[in-house]
Amino acid sequence: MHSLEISRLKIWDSRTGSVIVPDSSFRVEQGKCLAIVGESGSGKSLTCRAIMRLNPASLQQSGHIELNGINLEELSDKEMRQFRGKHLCMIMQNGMRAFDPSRPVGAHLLKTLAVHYPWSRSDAIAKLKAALASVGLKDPDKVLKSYPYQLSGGMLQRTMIALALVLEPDVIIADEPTTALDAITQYEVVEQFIALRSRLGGMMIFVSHDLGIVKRIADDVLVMKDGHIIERGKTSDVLAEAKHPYTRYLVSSKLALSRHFTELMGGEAVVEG
Ligand SMILES: Nc1ncnc2c1ncn2[C@@H]1O[C@H](COP(=O)(O)OP(=O)(O)OP(=O)(O)O)[C@@H](O)[C@H]1O
Repeated sequence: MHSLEISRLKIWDSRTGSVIVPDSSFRVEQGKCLAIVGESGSGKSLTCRAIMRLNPASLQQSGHIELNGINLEELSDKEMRQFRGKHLCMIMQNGMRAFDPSRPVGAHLLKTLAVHYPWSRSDAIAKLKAALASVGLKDPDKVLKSYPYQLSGGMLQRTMIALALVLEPDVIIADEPTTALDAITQYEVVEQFIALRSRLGGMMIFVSHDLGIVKRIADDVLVMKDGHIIERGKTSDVLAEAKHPYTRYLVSSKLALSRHFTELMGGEAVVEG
C-alpha cells in the first residue's frame, strides 16, 4: 500500500532553541486527502515544508518521513531535489512566489519538467498546453508566454495545478492555495483541486483555514494548535462531533460566519456541519 508516513516529527529553531512542532505523527494513504487546519502560527506550513525538506537552514527537524517505503531522511540534498517535483509537489498560497519573476511562465515550467523527464521540448510543450487547457485556461499559448506578474492569482494557481497534472507526483501538498483568491476564484480553484485528486489518485495534504473547503475536499482532518495535533479523524466526524474545545470553537466560528453571511443576504441561516 502506498502511503506517506510522518513519525515523531520535531521542528525547532536552532538559533533560539525554541521548539515549534514538538512531536507530530500522521499518515496519508494512497488516494486520500488529509486536511490540516488550525490557527495562524500553529505550525501547518512548517510541517508541510519539513516533508518537502524546504524549511530554512536555521530550522532543524528530526523524526521519520517515509514515502512508499523510501526514507526521505536518507536522501542527499541532490537526491531530494530530484525527488521533489516527480514524487512530492507543493502548491503554495502565493502563486507569484512559485515562479521565477524574470522569465516567462513557460520557460520556468519547461525547466522544471526537464529535471524530471527526458521529453523533447515539443513534447513537453504539448503536454503542458493540454494540461493548461484542462484546468480551464482558455489560451495556453498566451499563458506560457506570459510573465508571472501578467497572470492573476487564480491563473497562477491553475498553472501550478496543470504542472502537477503533467508531473503526476505521488503526493501533492497544497498550503492554503486558495487563501489569496476572491471567493468565486476560490471556488473554481478548489474544483480544480478536486479534479486533480481524482485524475491522479495519489495522496494530498491540503492546508486551509476554511472548513467549508476542507469539507469539500478532504477525507480526513488534523487540527493543529501551538505546534501540536490536538484532534484528528474523518472530516465528517470531526466537523459534526469535534471533541476538543478548540475544534468546536473553529466549527462554531465557521457556523456563525455562514449564518451572518446568510442573514446579510436576506435568507434563512443554513447550518452545515
Ligand atoms: N524561519 C522561521 N524561523 C523561526 N520561526 C519560524 C520560521 N518560520 C515560521 N516560524 C514560526 O513557526 C510558527 C509556525 O509557523 P507556520 O508558518 O508553520 O504557521 P501556520 O500554521 O502555517 O500559520 P499560517 O496559517 O499563518 O500560515 C510560527 O510561530 C512562526 O512564527
